[in-house]
Amino acid sequence: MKHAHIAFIGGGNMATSLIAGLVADGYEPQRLIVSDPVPATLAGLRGRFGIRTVADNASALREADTLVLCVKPQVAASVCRDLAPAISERIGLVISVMAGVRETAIQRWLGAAIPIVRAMPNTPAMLQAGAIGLHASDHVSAVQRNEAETILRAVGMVRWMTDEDQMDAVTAISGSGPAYFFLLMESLERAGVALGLTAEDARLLTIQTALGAARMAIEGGDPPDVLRARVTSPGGTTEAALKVFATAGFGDLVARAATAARERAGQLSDHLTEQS
Ligand SMILES: NC(=O)C1=CN([C@@H]2O[C@H](COP(=O)(O)OP(=O)(O)OC[C@H]3O[C@@H](n4cnc5c(N)ncnc54)[C@H](OP(=O)(O)O)[C@@H]3O)[C@@H](O)[C@H]2O)C=CC1
Ligand SMILES: O=C(O)[C@@H]1CCC=N1
Repeated sequence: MKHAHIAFIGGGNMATSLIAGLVADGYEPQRLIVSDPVPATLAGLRGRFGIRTVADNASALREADTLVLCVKPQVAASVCRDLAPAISERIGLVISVMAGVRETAIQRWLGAAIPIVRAMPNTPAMLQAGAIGLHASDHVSAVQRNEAETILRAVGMVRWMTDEDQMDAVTAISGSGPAYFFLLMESLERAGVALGLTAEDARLLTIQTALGAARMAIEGGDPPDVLRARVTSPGGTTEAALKVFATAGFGDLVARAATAARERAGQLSDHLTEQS
């Protein structure tokens, strides 16, 4: 299949993750173009992936069929409004990875009745191990949904959401989720050092354990609670540790953290919706 010409607006963490995944999946680098105001960012992307780069956003659109918005939500309105005059019929699809920015707001700022798909990937997309939530606005055709899905599938597993509000929950669970697992790794690593391991041993044992646990959960077919029970010998060491987690309200803490992330996505969305 011939790949689309894709223009990325904003060349930061998320654009880099997506580009890394797409290039690893066989996308021709010459079909990918990035615009970003920072010359060093563009030079880094050119050097690493051999893609094309430009300093101004409108120029990135010249040959593109698909536009991927990868800027921070806070600059979404001004970036889209500046892009509006450069939007032509050639652009068949806009994909936005911006947290908490609603499809109606993007439509309004771009000033064009253009099909929009919201995607919420996460940084493991860099290794083609991303988890991605997708939502399509009403006038996105099956062909355009397929196109968005093909691009995002190149960097991970995709799940379609039926309701745009669910994208805030996706953001809270898998968009921000890698940070939660990294936090647990950092804490476990520190605990290992406090218990007498070398820093290197604590880190390697922790990371390999995270990988092994994730692989068991994905490849084994048993749900996490069954896998956890299998590690937990009655009266044993795991049970002693899990009791501490339970007493401290670990489950509630995780639920509160995820709710805070979802509420922040909602706040961003309310705030941005007010910008005409
Ligand atoms: N990081 C993550 O894990 C995830 C992020 N997202 C979403 O992806 C989007 C990007 O996040 P992330 O990549 O982390 O952020 P970054 O800050 O790493 O990337 C944004 C990039 O856009 C550049 N930029 C700023 N202003 C403009 C402009 N006017 N035109 C073009 N480029 C501009 C920034 O430059 P400068 O640094 O100079 O400001 C920066 O290089 C956000 O909306 C976020 O919600 C979604 C899923 C996961
Ligand atoms: O922290 C953020 O706002 C972005 C969205 C999901 C992950 N990073």
